[in-house]
Amino acid sequence: MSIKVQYLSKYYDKQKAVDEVSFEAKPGKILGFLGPNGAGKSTTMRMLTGYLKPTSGSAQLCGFDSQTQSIDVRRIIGYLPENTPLYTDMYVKEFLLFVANTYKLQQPEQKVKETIEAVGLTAEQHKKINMLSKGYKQRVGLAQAIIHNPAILILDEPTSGLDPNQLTDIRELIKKLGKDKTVILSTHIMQEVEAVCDEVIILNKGKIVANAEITELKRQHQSSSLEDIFRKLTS
Ligand SMILES: Nc1ncnc2c1ncn2[C@@H]1O[C@H](COP(=O)(O)OP(=O)(O)OP(=O)(O)O)[C@@H](O)[C@H]1O
Repeated sequence: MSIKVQYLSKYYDKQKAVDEVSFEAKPGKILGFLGPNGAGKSTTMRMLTGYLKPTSGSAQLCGFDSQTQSIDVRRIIGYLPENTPLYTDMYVKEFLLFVANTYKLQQPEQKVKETIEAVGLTAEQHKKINMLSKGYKQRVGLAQAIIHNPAILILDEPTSGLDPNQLTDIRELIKKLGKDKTVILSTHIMQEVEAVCDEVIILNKGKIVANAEITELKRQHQSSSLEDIFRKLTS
């Protein structure tokens, strides 16, 4: 298992945002993280990546503990946060070279070139990040998440703000990356889950209310509509 989460909880003041969440994820499978607004998806992802300290519980990524070994964890994961904080005054290539150097990658220029091609940023690569459209900024976010070829990818709403053409391209890229990496992505788009994910976890009010392969989930609920299952479990 490359991700093992045990009884992870997070309180914000008195509010329990994540409530004893436990699950595992393995390479070669894309895990969709679903749930209504405020269900705790981003909070869980931030705890996995070591950016947020859990109130209790633990998360291991490729055997590294997210709290006590956060530097090792950051080396082996790629993370696209919900609102990608980018250095908007930098040029696309300059920013990605900065990221490549932060990871001390060999042949950083070559890695930047390959990543720019992989995420479809070639035409925009000479622009400043703050000049880019929302969808292209999202691609820069994805580029910084994959440039170091991480074993684990954690993507918080990776396709938000993309137009239909970009959606198809980025979903294809995520599927390709998911062939040998462990990928967790959150989304509100059920078509995306059907198109990209192998397994889903549905969170509601901080708790896991479903954790299964999509086909198994549909069988359990005797329904072919993920949307109906989602509504049944979360309303
Ligand atoms: N920094 C914070 N301080 C206080 N409360 C927070 C903070 N971050 C999140 N919360 C609360 O924790 C709960 C879970 O939020 P979270 O962002 O994890 O949900 P989400 O499932 O990602 O939602 P969405 O689908 O809207 O992005 C919400 O009630 C939210 O208001």
